[in-house]
Amino acid sequence: MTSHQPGQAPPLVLTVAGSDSGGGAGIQADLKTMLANGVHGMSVIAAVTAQNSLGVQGYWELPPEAVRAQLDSVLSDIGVDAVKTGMLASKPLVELVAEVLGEVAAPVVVDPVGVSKHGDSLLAQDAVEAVRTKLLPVATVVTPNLFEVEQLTGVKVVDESGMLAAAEAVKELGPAWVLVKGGHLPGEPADLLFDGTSEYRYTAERHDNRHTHGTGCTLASAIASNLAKGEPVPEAVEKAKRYVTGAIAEGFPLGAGIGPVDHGWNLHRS
Ligand SMILES: Nc1ncnc2c1ncn2[C@@H]1O[C@H](COP(=O)(O)OP(=O)(O)O)[C@@H](O)[C@H]1O
Ligand SMILES: Cc1ncc(COP(=O)(O)OP(=O)(O)O)c(N)n1
Repeated sequence: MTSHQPGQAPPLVLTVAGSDSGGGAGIQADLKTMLANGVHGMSVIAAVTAQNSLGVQGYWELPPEAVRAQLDSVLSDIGVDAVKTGMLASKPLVELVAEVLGEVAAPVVVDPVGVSKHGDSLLAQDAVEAVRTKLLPVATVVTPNLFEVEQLTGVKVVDESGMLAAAEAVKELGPAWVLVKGGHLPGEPADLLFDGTSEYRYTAERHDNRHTHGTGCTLASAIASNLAKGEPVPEAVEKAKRYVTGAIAEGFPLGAGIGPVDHGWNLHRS
């Protein structure tokens, strides 16, 4: 877990995402994941959701100047070793974040958040095109689930055999690597990583735990943390998959609906 010497700064990871008041997804999941993966987490808040285990009751995006100011504060003084993006809510915010990250040398992990587990939209309809044409081209790794693959490319995946065609369609949009997440298919939760040439498949035990709120944010933040430590993309994904699988196994009830994964599961063990 330790990735730095005492008194020295750990690797620096920035999340640009939305706040989840219930603490299971979004910025809160990202920062907990970063702590559990041995990096210093920083946050640029793009939107604030009123959210709990039952769903999203409302959201409010920040003005672009507030998001730009947060980005400038972090980038001009502290710097980043990796960036993760999550809920960006609106077309102006997607365009702004893509423009700024296009100038950043560090790897960028894009979780193209479209809807929450409960089916609540977290991205304006007119922002999807900006994700496709502006944000994906600056991504080192993009991590769509199967609904997001369909939203971005029109490709519908009904079983594992369709995942490569889905990854190829997303790759056409310009990211260096695509990780198609198969967690919503029945059976083993298999994910496919693709860079246009090589394919890597990651499988894990399925945990029939209903407390899976925040899985996508957690996986993407763990990948960003591993990239910040200097791991190559396939190893960064492999370690992140192991981390999210452990977190899902220990997801816990909270409120009356879907509880969060346990971001600190690996810390309780050590
Ligand atoms: N029940 C489960 N047991 C184990 N792993 C899972 C389960 N559900 C999803 N996963 C894995 O969790 C990660 C996040 O995927 P997913 O839940 O599909 O993302 P999202 O939150 O974006 O919908 C993926 O690696 C996926 O394979
Ligand atoms: C503020 C915020 N950001 C992202 C999400 C979606 O996160 P995800 O990890 O895909 O988790 P589920 O919503 O699928 O449980 C969110 N809900 N809120």
